[in-house]
Amino acid sequence: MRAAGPLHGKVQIDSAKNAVLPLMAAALLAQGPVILEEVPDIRDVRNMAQVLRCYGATVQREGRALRIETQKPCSGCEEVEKWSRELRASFLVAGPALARCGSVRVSMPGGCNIGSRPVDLHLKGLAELGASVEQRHGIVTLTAEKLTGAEIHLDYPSVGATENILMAAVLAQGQTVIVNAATEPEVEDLAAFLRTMGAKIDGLGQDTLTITGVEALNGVRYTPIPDRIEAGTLMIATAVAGGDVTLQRVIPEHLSPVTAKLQQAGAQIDQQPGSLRVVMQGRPKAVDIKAMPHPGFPTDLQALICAMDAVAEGTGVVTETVFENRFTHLGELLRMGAQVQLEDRSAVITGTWPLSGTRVTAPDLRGGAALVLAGLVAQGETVVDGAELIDRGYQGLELSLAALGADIHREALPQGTDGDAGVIMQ
Ligand SMILES: CC(=O)N[C@H]1[C@@H](OP(=O)(O)OP(=O)(O)OC[C@H]2O[C@@H](n3ccc(=O)[nH]c3=O)[C@H](O)[C@@H]2O)O[C@H](CO)[C@@H](O)[C@@H]1O
Ligand SMILES: C=C(OP(=O)(O)O)C(=O)O
Repeated sequence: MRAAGPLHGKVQIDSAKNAVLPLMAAALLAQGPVILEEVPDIRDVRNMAQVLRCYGATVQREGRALRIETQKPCSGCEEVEKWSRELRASFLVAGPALARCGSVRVSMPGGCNIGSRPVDLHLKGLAELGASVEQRHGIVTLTAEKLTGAEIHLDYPSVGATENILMAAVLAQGQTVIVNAATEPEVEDLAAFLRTMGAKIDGLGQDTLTITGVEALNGVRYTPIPDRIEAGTLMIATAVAGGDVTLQRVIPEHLSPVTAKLQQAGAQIDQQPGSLRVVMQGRPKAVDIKAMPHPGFPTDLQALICAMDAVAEGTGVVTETVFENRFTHLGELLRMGAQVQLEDRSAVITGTWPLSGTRVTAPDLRGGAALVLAGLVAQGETVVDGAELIDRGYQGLELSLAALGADIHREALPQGTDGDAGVIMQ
């Protein structure tokens, strides 16, 4: 990539991948059709649609909306393993399909390779609601004649475990209390969505959720929250490349940890209801961050901050506390000339200007996006291979950046080729 100078313009942010995917799973609970608005056409949504089809749902795209209907839910199909390997959120069908069918077969999930990512907290919570659990050959079978409310203490505020237990509890008999629940905005959005379907949930956005089971839930039309990680990525891109970028359809409060760090880095940030403007002149100053559960700095933006610190003035310390193996992007940044030392769960990064463009490989979704950001200001051409991993979570990241003035395009694959797509910046 040849540095193309500052970014300028406006971008409309999509609905959040990590809100849409649990909402798709929750649609299995509804007696009628569910319509989700402003859903990005990303790989994870397509793969999740395939997973839902294995449980008897029909899933259709209608423009920017997704229509899901499950008249006759079923407990899983042969193909589920293949689709589940593609994404973590596939495991979120466990709670709702169990609640609706009384038994479910789910495959151990895939998703970003950023740690061991067990599902013990999901299974422990579902067992406490009365499910019997059997795990064999990568398939988990859950059975419960009836689910009964319980008080569940999570050892860790896991996003996915909170979501799975919540989706089972809404149809369980009696009251469920989830203590030490995750408080991420996407969990709150799921609870809000379930409420519009007729669920009884108290404590939205708090670390104790109280659920009173109901007999049945309705279909609804719903617009998921905007994607704070897509917005954060473009905010950090502006801090890296400089410029003046306005993000529309955002919830600025969801971005406050990012805003605070980018202000430290030298960006001027103007928040309006529903929009956010980032103005940046010159090179960013390095910042320290510690990725942790909400309301801490989001782990999904940790790699992007590594890219910013790699080109910043000074030295920043980036600490990851959520996933034990979420630093594989550092090896690729090193190939571009970054100065990085990894000490246990912290990366000490001293800014280098300019980085040097070369061929690198996206190690995972956000790690891939981080390499794109580094490529925006690296000298010469940067090619990011494995861009299909970036497509899991962004609908055309390169198109958004190109619209803002970056010199970036997607390498066309030879016809009929089914391999890695590269994103080229020159
Ligand atoms: C589809 C989706 O929404 N993905 C998000 C979700 O992932 P995900 O739901 O997988 O994240 P969790 O909050 O569950 O995981 C956090 C930590 O808890 C551990 N853990 C989790 C469950 C369990 O049963 N046992 C266990 O030990 C994990 O290994 C990890 O170290 O939240 C993460 C943390 O904000 C984000 O990075 C992901 O983008
Ligand atoms: C880690 C992520 O996704 P997943 O949990 O689906 O792997 C992510 O969105 O950054």
